Amino acid sequence: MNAPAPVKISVRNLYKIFGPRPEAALADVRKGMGKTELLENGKHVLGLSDINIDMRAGQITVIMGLSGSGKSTLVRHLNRLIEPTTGQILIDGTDVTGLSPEGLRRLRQDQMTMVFQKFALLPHRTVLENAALALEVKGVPLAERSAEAMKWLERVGLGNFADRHPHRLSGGMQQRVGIARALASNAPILLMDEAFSALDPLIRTDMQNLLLQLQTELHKTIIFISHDLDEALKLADHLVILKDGCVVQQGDPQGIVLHPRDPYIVDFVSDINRARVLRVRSVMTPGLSDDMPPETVDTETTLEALIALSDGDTHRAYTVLNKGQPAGRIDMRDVVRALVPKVG
Ligand SMILES: Nc1ncnc2c1ncn2[C@@H]1O[C@H](COP(=O)(O)OP(=O)(O)OP(=O)(O)O)[C@@H](O)[C@H]1O
Repeated sequence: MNAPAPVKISVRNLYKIFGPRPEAALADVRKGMGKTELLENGKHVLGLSDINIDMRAGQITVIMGLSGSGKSTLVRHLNRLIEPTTGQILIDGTDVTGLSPEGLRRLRQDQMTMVFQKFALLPHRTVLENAALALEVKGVPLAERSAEAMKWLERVGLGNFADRHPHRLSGGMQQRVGIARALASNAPILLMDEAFSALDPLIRTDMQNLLLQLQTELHKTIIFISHDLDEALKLADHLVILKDGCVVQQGDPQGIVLHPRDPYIVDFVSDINRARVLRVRSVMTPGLSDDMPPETVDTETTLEALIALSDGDTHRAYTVLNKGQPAGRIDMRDVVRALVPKVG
């Protein structure tokens, strides 16, 4: 097993209560009062309750939940657009809740960048100028920032559109500019707030693939907000599911699909295409024996691809290869079992 990546952002015991007397309401929340009761009792809205999340360097952490579950509130704490009622947000071990105005300015400028749902491009600036914006704010000279922005525009497939204005581009292309702008800033942390939600489904899939492809090279720490489970399962290394301001489950997305811990999550995952989401590594039996099957399959193969490979024959079995080395076996009968959600 590889050692886990270091923690880049650690959210500890974070609470956010909106309303006139949050500290007083906090005592009630700590005693177990939920969102509905708190609102009925005294005009306080429970934004976040006892959030603990480790976001690892180079990984995509997806925060997902229905509208009002607290996703935006959580992400706005990371760059301190919102002050917590109590709790800590450690970035590289430093608590950002204690930063001076100058420290906060540097954090926002050097450590993080944001990709917005509605692109947030400046309409009177060219695509190149938009992509260079973060560097302009940092005071990087024109020639240097233009070259850097151009590099990233080319990387997202927009090298020929640098002189256009944003309104002349499609939504998907505008968001490519948003991504180029974020990458040109060279910040290690990307906050992506429903970044692909405004796009048509096919374009959205393209953008997800682009992000995953970039990520294999760039290894940014990405915090991605989504209300779409398919998107979350596709992108997440670590998935956090919020409900009414609380984390109901977090972990490896495959583990959450296979072992939902709560009726809310069972409901959430009941509609997904399990064969497309689950991979051989999550269903295989690890370990080697003397009678390993001659046919092989990679750990990252989806069950859907394996079913196609097996021609639907439930008697077949495969040796599972992890980076080319035998790591276990998978029997097609286990694949079939994994396709049926476990109840209870
Ligand atoms: N400034 C505020 N004052 C009072 N309540 C707020 C404030 N901001 C957010 N809330 C409440 O906090 C809860 C969490 O809101 P938040 O916007 O974080 O949810 P969300 O999961 O991002 O929803 P959406 O997907 O609709 O953006 C909601 O009940 C919301 O009404």
